[in-house]
Amino acid sequence: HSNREMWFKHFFPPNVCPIDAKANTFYGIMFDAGSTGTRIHIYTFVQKSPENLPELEGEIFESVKPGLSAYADQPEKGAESVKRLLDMAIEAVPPHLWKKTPVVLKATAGLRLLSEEKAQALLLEVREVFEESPFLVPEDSVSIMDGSYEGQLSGQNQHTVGTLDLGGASTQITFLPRFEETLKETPGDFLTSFEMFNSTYKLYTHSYLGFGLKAARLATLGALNVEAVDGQMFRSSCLPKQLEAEWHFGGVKYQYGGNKEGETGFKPCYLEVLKVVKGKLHQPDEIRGSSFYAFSYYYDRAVDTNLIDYEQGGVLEVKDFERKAKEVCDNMERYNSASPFLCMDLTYITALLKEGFGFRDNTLLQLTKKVNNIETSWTLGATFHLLQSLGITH
Ligand SMILES: O=c1ccn([C@@H]2O[C@H](COP(=O)(O)OP(=O)(O)O)[C@@H](O)[C@H]2O)c(=O)[nH]1
Ligand SMILES: [Ca+2]
Repeated sequence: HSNREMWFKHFFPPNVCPIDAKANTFYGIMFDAGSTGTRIHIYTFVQKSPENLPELEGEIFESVKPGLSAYADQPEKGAESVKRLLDMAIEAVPPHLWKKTPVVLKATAGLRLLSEEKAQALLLEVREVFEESPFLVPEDSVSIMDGSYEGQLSGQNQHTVGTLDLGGASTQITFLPRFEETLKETPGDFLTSFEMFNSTYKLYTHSYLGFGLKAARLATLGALNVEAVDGQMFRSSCLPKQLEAEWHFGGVKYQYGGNKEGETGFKPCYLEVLKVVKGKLHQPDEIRGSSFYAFSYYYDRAVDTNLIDYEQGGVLEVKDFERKAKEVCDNMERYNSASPFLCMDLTYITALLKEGFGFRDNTLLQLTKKVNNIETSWTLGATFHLLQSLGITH
């Protein structure tokens, strides 16, 4: 719009301005098909002028459980769960914008753990749901994402340089390196370049498949990538002594239990968990003392153990997770009203932070669910990118 067309803008509040309300509002629908659930993000962007970047105006968010991978043998049922969420977008997006609103689903780690054939069958059914909807279905609208896109960066305060995300099947670390040294000693595929304000930046971002919280449970039990699971009993010192139970993950049934006769508690548990993480992750020196945002299961387990408030989030030190892990693991019988995996989860988080990434005991973690009232997720960056690549925004 030329300035001549826009002169009247100043007489209207932004949400009533006819230009703002129509021509400059865009929607984008992004599905996050994670290993434990499927989520829809319906974003609204407003572009105030062609030379400015579009601004995020709002988000509608909804989620369902379980994730698509639980429908490995019933792909139509999986697609149905997506359709129910997509119906929300039909309500939310004004009909005249349906055709201009792209819908995309990106599956994360959970689907990468299924067989190619089962994963593709699921994606095909979802693609059909999209085709039957009134929305814009770009090429490649349904896919399994390369792990590095799940990284996300936040710059709320100057000393917080990166983010940590702990999913069910995979875990991500992302930060903007400050030292040349870090770039030199980092494997090439951990770095991605991006352009902003005519400069090129290098971002450190990596997704470790198999290091999500639920995959780590299986690894600790010795059940990850084991051929015959049928009838086998997996035991751990991280579980209540008398426990014997079943667990379904990625379409497989596992039997697991506590060390009936042997040891239990934080010490033996930490040694077990250590085998899963020690020496397996790249440890960039410069992050040891930096503070990080931490999302997903870091947040959930901190809430479960009253380390932070569910609504408020909070700031923790790495050693707070360790203290809580000791408290829970050394009093397992007292905590058994919650998940039987609480001790293992907290111990894994502690080991992952200290021995995996190499953080110090006093490294600060900012636990957050929302930044500026928007659910923090890789989906926002991905939607932004999508709208730009389709030429819907400038
Ligand atoms: O929008 C989201 C997406 C994920 N999660 C959390 O992320 C964890 C599960 O990760 P996910 O199912 O995405 O597993 P992945 O596929 O990333 O391994 C759980 O703690 C969820 O509560 C969340 O809080 N909000
Ligand atoms: Ca995730």
